[in-house]
Amino acid sequence: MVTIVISGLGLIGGSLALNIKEGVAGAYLIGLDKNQTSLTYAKNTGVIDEIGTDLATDAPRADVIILATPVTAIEAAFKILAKCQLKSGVIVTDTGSTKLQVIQAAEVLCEQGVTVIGGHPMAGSHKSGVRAADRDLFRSAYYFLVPARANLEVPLQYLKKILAPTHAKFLQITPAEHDHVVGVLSHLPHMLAATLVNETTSQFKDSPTALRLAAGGFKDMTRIASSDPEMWSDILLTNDQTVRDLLADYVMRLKQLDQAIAVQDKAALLTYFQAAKVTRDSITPQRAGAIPGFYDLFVNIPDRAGAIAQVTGQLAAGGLQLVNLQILETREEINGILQLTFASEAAKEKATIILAAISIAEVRA
Ligand SMILES: NC(=O)c1ccc[n+]([C@@H]2O[C@H](COP(=O)([O-])OP(=O)(O)OC[C@H]3O[C@@H](n4cnc5c(N)ncnc54)[C@H](O)[C@@H]3O)[C@@H](O)[C@H]2O)c1
Ligand SMILES: O=C(O)C(=O)C[C@]1(C(=O)O)C=C[C@@H](O)C=C1
Repeated sequence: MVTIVISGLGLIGGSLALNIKEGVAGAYLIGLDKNQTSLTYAKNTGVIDEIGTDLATDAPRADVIILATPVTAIEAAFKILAKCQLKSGVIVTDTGSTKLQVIQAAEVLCEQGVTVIGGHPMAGSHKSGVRAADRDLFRSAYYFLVPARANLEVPLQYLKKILAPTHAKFLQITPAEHDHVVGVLSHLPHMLAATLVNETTSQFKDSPTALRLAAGGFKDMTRIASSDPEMWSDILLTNDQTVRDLLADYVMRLKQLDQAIAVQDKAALLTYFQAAKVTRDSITPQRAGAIPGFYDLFVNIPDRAGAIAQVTGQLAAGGLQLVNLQILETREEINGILQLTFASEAAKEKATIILAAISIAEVRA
């Protein structure tokens, strides 16, 4: 039996628990969370085997400890663990979105000879809590592993075995490299999404319903503004220098854009948008960050009852299986956009033909 304590049974802790429970033989999961309702739900739905008491009480029973709370609580947990009589050979890992400060905070444990391997799955959602947990969340996504000390090859391999049911792709990285990469690819986009939403609130302060007019552009750019405020405050404050540098760089770029518009420099604007298009096109049709190699088909879906059922019914009748289905945009009385994801190019092509036969057309590749 391998006893695993998971502290923080939210989206990430819950999704990890689902994978480990199903995929690791002999895993016994003890769940901890400050939210009692989440714990009860996790126990009742079989996500965990036992509701724990608290970290100080349960950590000494663990072979592996996974800290999946917001970053500040992860740092506080290291202090609690440092006072515990942990099993020899225990592995402590976390899922926090920043790593430099987290690994520094783990020093108190490392000094006692405890094995700490930071972790960060590069997949998630704007949704929070155990009810949003998803066993496929990490499939094919990158999963950063950040050993706090050199020569941790054996525990590293063991941790990968425990996390293997996620089907994530493990990538070892230093804390500094990690915080820079995710600063660019995750933290900056979240700051921009929140700023964009706040800008609209201010622009529309006298006509709040105007926001309803938003189409795909605004919605695509701002989904992540619905993420948990506490989690994101922690992330930015524990990667402060990097995100401030990125913001300064970004402001400089916006000023260049402003200048090109001010002097009616169309050539500069074309170059600007063309450079962005080439780079962005190079990461489609893959779902960025997760499930590379899947094939998306975007179709217009008429605004009438049963239209989506008709699409899925025809695809099933044609022997096609969907990996994912998502409504990207729905507008009253006109077409909406449906994203259909297939596992192969051949399946996508067959679906295009099947749907064309019922007058449902592809809108973008
Ligand atoms: N959401 C994402 O997209 C994502 C992706 C990768 C990593 N992460 C990181 O993983 C961690 C968890 O994120 P999440 O999305 O699962 O958040 P979440 O809000 O869904 O879950 C966090 C859970 O921790 C619990 N919690 C908070 N403080 C606690 C404490 N002191 N003791 C015990 N439980 C406590 C909360 O009640 C909640 O159930 C964060 O550090 C986050 O930065 C998030
Ligand atoms: O897909 C989302 O909603 C996310 O925000 C996931 C996301 C990101 O891509 O920025 C958020 C935080 C993480 O640490 C890793 C992934």
